[in-house]
Amino acid sequence: MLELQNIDVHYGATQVLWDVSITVGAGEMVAVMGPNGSGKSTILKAAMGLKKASAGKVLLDGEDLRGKAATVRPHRRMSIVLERRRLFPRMSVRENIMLGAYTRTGAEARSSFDWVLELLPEIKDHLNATAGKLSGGQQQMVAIARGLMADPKILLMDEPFLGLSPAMVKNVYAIMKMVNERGVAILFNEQNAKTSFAMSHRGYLLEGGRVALSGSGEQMLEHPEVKRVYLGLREEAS
Ligand SMILES: Nc1ncnc2c1ncn2[C@@H]1O[C@H](COP(=O)(O)OP(=O)(O)OP(=O)(O)O)[C@@H](O)[C@H]1O
Repeated sequence: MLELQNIDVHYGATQVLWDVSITVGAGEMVAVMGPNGSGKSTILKAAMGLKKASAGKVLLDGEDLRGKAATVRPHRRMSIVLERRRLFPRMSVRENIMLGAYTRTGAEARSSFDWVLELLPEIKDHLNATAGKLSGGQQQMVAIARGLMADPKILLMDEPFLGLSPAMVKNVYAIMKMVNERGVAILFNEQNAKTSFAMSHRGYLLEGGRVALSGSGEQMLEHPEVKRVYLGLREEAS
């Protein structure tokens, strides 16, 4: 469904991604894991059109969106939950959520809103609250709700666990799983190898702007390099 093919990305004269290829199939949960500054967020930005790739293709169901504006994506049922939530803090929770529905007609938006509240019933109690007053975890839920209003078939999530308490990480993890089980593909990035790969169908390890490894979530967790460098485990002496 989503295929990044051999993309390069530059910020000014500085290249930060080299020949990156990433695939997300329909209904898949896919993780991009890597250390600080390895280019994880840039991959999601290039997929969403928030940063234009300087080479390669960004294919969504075969259509190359590389040169197209980010605002086109929600019309193709792709949306993004940005890093650090990026809510409008002075607007209400309801208003923030409805911003995600700009591609939909009134009736479609109402039906998405009902769906979102069914998936995330905790939000119901806070609809009229000012978004900036919510906890980090609650804000993440609102940001996910906003992303779901486009009725996406693929949801991109930039560091969904950043800055959350362990209890909220569990909660957001459960929400991602539930959304994915409803048929929405998810591409997310995360620095923790265990969290990333344990919850994903497939994963990619990014190092220095290049894909260093890829495989099923299980294969990634079992890979000696991932174990040694990212999980701090030593191979058993034989
Ligand atoms: N707007 C920008 N202008 C210039 N360089 C940038 C910009 N955004 C990111 N970079 C650089 O691009 C590289 C990749 O950054 P990116 O944010 O994609 O990495 P990341 O793996 O998501 O890191 P983190 O986990 O710290 O968010 C880094 O060297 C970063 O300094």
